[in-house]
Amino acid sequence: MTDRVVRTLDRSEHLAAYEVFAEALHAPRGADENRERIERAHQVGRCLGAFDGDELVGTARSVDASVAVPGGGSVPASAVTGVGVRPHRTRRGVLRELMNAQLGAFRERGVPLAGLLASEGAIYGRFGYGVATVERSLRVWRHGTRVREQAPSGGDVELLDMDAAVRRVPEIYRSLAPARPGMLSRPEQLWAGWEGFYRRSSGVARGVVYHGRDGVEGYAMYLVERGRDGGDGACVLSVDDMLACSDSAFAELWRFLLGVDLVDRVEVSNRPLDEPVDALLDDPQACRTTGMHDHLWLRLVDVPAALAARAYGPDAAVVLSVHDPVLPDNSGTYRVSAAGVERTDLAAQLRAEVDTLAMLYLGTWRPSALAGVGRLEVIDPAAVEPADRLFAGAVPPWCGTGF
Ligand SMILES: CC(=O)SCCNC(=O)CCNC(=O)[C@H](O)C(C)(C)COP(=O)(O)OP(=O)(O)OC[C@H]1O[C@@H](n2cnc3c(N)ncnc32)[C@H](O)[C@@H]1OP(=O)(O)O
Repeated sequence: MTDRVVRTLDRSEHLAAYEVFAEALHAPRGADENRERIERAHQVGRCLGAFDGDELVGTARSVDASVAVPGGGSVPASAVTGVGVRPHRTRRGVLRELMNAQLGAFRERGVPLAGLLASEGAIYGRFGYGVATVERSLRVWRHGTRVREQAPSGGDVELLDMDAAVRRVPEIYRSLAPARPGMLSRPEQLWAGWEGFYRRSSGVARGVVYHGRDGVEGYAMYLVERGRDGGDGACVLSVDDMLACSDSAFAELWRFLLGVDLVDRVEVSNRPLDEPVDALLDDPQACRTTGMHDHLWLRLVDVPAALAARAYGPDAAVVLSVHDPVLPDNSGTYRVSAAGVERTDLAAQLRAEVDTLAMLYLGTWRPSALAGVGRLEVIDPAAVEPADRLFAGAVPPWCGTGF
């Protein structure tokens, strides 16, 4: 037993929470000079603090958002961020208390899903989070390659400075109707964090917007810096946020990125696994995958509601037993089919911990693959192939939002 208390912080305590988070991440504290933006990034009523006596020792916050799921729907989801415990107060259960309180609050508010980006992969599985999207980082050496002539062309690009990007990009993102499973809505608090990321960067950030036949069809945010990583002195154009909603937008944004003078290479992070950048170029070898990373981790807070919110492949049904040690109401047996999801007394064919269910949820991982590594327990082998068909999505899930 400890005499620690976890409670919701009020607005006047948000800067102190930010300081704890910055300290935990070894980032400069600097709350004062960024006060206005930090305040905008915190949603009132969604920031938790853990106190040891009077000392704020840990924090976790969230933002009300939604996630696109297979079938075209979108499900309310709490975007969890700002998780940190002061370095001299770690490994004594502070995070566990914060996570338990936060998940309890999500449950009370009836939020079916929670999502986060994990700083380290070994932390969040125990709280029921699983890797729900895997994304690709890539590098294109600019000299000696270009977008193939046969790729779609036309339209025009418009350049934005940072102030214009702050005014325009949020509305563009909203209007392009994020629909790929895993894509997150971006409430104003996430845009405040997005702005902070670019304003704090050492390079100059700019946006490029693509105007096609039907209006705005895509954008990219980019920074140009010399020797950003690795110290090889190369001039690097890096893209951390890009959305292309048509073939022309994809080709023309890349034509622009590869055409920026003085740049040696273009580095792009967190892209969909099936985005055909290599095939777009006249030299596919100019494009190298530099990483495939977990990005969005999901947590099914309300298992039946979350399962019922997505669509499933046709002509298959499985009986799945779920175990949730943190939110035990979720534990039970569910019959899942394209017709719907219901609790059942039928004998389970497959058994999953709730973090494994999160890995299956958007379709990133096949049930057979997770069974093969011992994450999904197979009671009836005949259920594996139908489960693969049930959970598969039409395209690889992708989030693409940093938060
Ligand atoms: C969504 C985001 O915001 S991601 C950013 C997360 N924050 C950071 O990475 C900042 C630096 N790290 C920290 O602030 C802290 O070390 C935290 C938040 C990761 C962990 O906080 P703590 O209070 O030390 O965790 P706590 O003591 O409650 O540990 C709970 C469990 O997680 C485990 N755990 C905690 N940190 C880690 C870690 N980094 N790696 C692996 N396991 C961990 C503990 O061993 C414990 O395991 P148990 O289930 O076997 O008991």
